[in-house]
Amino acid sequence: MEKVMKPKSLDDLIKLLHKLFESDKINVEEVQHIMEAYDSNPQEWKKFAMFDPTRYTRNLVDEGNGKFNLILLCWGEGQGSSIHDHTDSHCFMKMLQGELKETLFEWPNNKTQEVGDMVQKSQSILKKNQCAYINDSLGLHRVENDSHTEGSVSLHLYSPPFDTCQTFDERTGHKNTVKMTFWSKFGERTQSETTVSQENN
Ligand SMILES: N[C@@H](CS(=O)O)C(=O)O
Ligand SMILES: [Fe+2]
Repeated sequence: MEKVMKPKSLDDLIKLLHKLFESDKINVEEVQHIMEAYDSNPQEWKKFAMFDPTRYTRNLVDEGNGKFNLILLCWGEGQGSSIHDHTDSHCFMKMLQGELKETLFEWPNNKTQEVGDMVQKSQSILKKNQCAYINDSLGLHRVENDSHTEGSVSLHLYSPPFDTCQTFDERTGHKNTVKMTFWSKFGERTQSETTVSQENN
């Protein structure tokens, strides 16, 4: 593989990502390395970072020429996701602030799903500037900010973009389809929709 380019800023990272995604075939490791090589600078991303006291927020940063969505997620203390899939897309997850705990699960199998808990595969702590990767063939995950003192911020790249995913009940494996919404787009708070039910996952 060629030498990894080091993005000088968040804008530079976005430019490089646009270039990489011009091609039809993306190289997962290359994208992961470029995202990892960006040194998080809060001055560059703070305008997208909006926290909500009740759940983690999804803030759209860039639409990647229709090839990907770049989304900044803000996780308050103790906030986390459900167990979910990624709708057949690539998911890159770059840490900008704090830490997140990622727990991987196997897909529930129809025969065992009535019987009990979903099977945990592994758990890891993602630290500032690391970039994790997942897709449906690697399994499902749950992401949590376990800290009692610090909010976490992560930058997610999804390709192709998607706006629904499936969530899973840890005890039964039963799934639900949920719509994912944006708390803000390009630094502006989105209009609250008529129903504020089922946001995020
Ligand atoms: N996939 C989740 C975030 S995470 O838990 O990976 C989302 O886009 O809301
Ligand atoms: Fe996820």
